[in-house]
Amino acid sequence: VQEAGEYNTKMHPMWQGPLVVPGGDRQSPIDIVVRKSVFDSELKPLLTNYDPRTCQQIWNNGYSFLVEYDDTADKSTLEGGPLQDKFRLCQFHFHWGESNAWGSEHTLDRRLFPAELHLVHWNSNKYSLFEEAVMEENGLAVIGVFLKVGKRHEGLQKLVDALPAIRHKGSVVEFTKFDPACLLPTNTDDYWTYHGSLTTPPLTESVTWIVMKQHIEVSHDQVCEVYEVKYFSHGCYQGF
Ligand SMILES: CC(C)NC[C@H](O)COc1ccc(S(N)(=O)=O)cc1
Ligand SMILES: [Zn+2]
Repeated sequence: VQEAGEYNTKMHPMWQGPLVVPGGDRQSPIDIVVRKSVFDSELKPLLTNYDPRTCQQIWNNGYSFLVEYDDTADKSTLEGGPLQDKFRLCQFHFHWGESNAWGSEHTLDRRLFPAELHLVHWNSNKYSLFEEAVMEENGLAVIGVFLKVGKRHEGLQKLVDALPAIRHKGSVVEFTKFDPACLLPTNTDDYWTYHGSLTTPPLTESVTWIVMKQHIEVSHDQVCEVYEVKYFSHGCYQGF
């Protein structure tokens, strides 16, 4: 999948670190070949239990903007689906392109979407910190949701309105009472799941991916607001 322009892929000169993770045979993202996916009757429905009061802040890390949650207790959790343990939500973020032509990391039969949402959770039955779980097999569970440009997404607007405050890399602003469940598609029973890795450094193969079959829609205006967010600091372009 061509990821030109994405600043956090191996194709880009800003990429620091190994191009291939030693023994990397579970690297994400992947192309999901729908007709080759196999139905698994053992899979349970996904069970998300998010508490909006754990929402803390939104920040621009230079690659994307992240909404971070208080993960010091089992208050916003994910279980069920392919998972045997309880996982704690720590953050969600998006991957956008610079045009609607591309942006998603996973693809469906080679089809790119304008953007992809990742809700990142870590295994709180087995580990006590995200940083610990990120290095371990079965440490993380990430829900991927494809975005398409269409009707306005009411729930997303609160997030879009906060973006001007984090225009430049490194900026952080308080962001509270946001329920990430509003970003999930109406049907969360249909998903593809596979064992993969983080899609950006440290690329560790610790992720159970759960990619939703149903996408969500956001309006063109909402997408333009996202393109306004700059991923370099204070107006000067860095790097290559
Ligand atoms: C090494 C520690 C300190 N920092 C790691 C950093 O948070 C990276 O975390 C992540 C978390 C999620 C993803 S993705 N796109 O696969 O959902 C990628 C990197
Ligand atoms: Zn991601």
